[in-house]
Amino acid sequence: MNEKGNLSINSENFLPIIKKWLYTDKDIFIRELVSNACDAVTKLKKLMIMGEADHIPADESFSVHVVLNKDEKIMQIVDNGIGMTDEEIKKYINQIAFSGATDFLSKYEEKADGDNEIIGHFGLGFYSAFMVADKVEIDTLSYLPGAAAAKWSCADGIDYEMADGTRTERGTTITLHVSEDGEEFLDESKMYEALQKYCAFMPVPIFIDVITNDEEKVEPEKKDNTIHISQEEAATLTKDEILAKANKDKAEETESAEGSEKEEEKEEEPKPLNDPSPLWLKQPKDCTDEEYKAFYHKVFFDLNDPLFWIHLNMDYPFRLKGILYFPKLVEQMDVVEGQIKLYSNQVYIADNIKEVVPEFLLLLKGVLDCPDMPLNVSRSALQNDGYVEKMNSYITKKVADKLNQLFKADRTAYEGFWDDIGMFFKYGCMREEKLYDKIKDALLLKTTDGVYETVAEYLEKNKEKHENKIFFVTDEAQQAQYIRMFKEQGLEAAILTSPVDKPFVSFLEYKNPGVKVQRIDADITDTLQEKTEGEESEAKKQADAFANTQMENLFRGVLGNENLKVKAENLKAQNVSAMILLSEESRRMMEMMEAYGDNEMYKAMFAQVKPDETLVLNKSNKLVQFLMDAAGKEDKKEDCDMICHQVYDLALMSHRTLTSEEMTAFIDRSNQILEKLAELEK
Ligand SMILES: Nc1ncnc2c1ncn2[C@@H]1O[C@H](COP(=O)(O)OP(=O)(O)OP(=O)(O)O)[C@@H](O)[C@H]1O
Repeated sequence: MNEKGNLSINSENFLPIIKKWLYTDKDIFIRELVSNACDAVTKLKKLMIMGEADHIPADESFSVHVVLNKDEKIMQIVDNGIGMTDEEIKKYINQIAFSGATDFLSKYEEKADGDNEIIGHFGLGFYSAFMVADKVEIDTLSYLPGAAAAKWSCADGIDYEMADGTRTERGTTITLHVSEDGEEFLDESKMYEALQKYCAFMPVPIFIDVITNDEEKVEPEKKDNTIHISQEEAATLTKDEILAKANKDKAEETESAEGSEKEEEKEEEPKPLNDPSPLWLKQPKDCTDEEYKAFYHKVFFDLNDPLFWIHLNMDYPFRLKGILYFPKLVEQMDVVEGQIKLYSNQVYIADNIKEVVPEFLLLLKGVLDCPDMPLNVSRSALQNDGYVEKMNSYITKKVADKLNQLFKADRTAYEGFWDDIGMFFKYGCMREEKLYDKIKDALLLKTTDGVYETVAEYLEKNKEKHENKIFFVTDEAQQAQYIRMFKEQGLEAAILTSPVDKPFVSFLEYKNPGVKVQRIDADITDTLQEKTEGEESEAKKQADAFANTQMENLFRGVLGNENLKVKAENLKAQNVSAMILLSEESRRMMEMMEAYGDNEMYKAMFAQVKPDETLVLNKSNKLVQFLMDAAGKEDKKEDCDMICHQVYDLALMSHRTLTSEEMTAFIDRSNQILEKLAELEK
């Protein structure tokens, strides 16, 4: 047979366009050609099962070899799968594969102005070989009894030639005469890397064969699963013979290296570089924790164990298999580093498609195998895709189920990883109220007592002291004084310090009507105040009112702030001189102002808003008692002024960070006070 033809492609620029367009993802040709080879094996196995290839022995071993010959600049992808007849080449390569390429071209023309997203995800199939080769040949022998080997070659992606083939074994050899663009892939390491990226879980054992006659050229870091053979052997031996020889070589190597090793170790076979039966394909009940962890370490190069994992295994109404891992967060920065590897029938597709998992789960690491997912589409189309939406809600449901199950089964372990996952679930609940409904009973608050409680538990525990109120802290160091006062009186506050917690506070209120959630310095609870027994006398009330006015005038005058609100109270904690309270509403308003501070419209809107702050002075404290006594006395004025400033700054420090001017004044004043003290000691 000898035939020439023209692929009647409607653009003369076919090759330049393919090369240019796919430039960033050049290594994708490996995925295409190796997955074609694996498909060829899978198809043949199916025929064997169906009894349509009975002449093939049931124990036949199948493999795919990627052969690298740097000297000759040749790369081959060799399989012992179904093969093709010359008619099939005409149909699948000259027509169908070609129409895929034509399709690609028309899409390219439509999208020429920019959507780069589809570059890597458009299955260009067989023709992607031309990204790295000037000339491509197919030498193939169909599995059909009596079939004749057929050969196809094409030097420019447009004109092809067909002739009788030379293959004597069933299967297909794709030979690439590698162009300058593809030379890097003749390197064993580079090829290994590309195969690990795209083919690590393809369903047929994959090997790299490196052909060289020059021993010195063998790369020093040769991989365990690479087979090294000579030009001569490559020309004369079949793939099975090459594998058998590799087995023998390996056995001899082991023997000479380790002396009298056990018999079975001598028979160790070269391992394929891929894992043809990845863990996610097994039934969850058949997988051990060790296997899950080992898989995680291997695939995500993370030395830490994952916190927990979810094995997805769904066949209906859509097919989705995979394992999602919750990693341990070493740094808060890790937050953005989730990684979901997407596969379609074990063929790697991408690992950066954020649309496939719900947004709040982007911290996850995992593998998803979704054979039904439309991958040859742009990302924007993916966002509106019904399948992706279904997948998202399925994953959300599974994650919620797992969370509830862990919460119920082992509360201590669950609390142990709440710090790592809490933030994401809070965020998730705010994004998707359906998720909140599912997991609300498993959401925890970590409190200043170092315990973890659900909202219901917190409210129940504290209902005697402050009914329907949740107190929280946003900065444990800054609010340490309030926390200490709380603790001394047996009160606890939730620790809500992450950025997600700001909106979460309002969300909690919205979801728990009747419950007030307020920062620890928003109000003084009754528990913190010294109560007077029985009815207060009129005289006491008047004395209190006088003390209040007296202190307010004093502080307003000294601090030069006519609007300052001052209140004198009897707090149980005697060592606290003063504190600043900012009502919860006012604080939230201030936060909003801060967040929108750059927006001119908001700036104008908030211009008149002043924080509703109150300086609470503690009448049980000695300094405050001194001030009450000394106020208005001329000879005490200097000391009074200094103490007022200092007391105010101390209260301010527990409330917010001092500005640089405030801090400088505070330090100067502190030094003056110490100097005064030193004077007294003289
Ligand atoms: N190694 C092979 N053995 C047998 N048939 C093959 C081989 N490689 C390619 N083919 C045939 O050529 C066809 C076209 O291959 P091509 O890679 O272009 O498209 P595809 O694999 O069908 O789809 P995709 O565009 O997703 O890759 C295949 O469907 C298959 O029938």
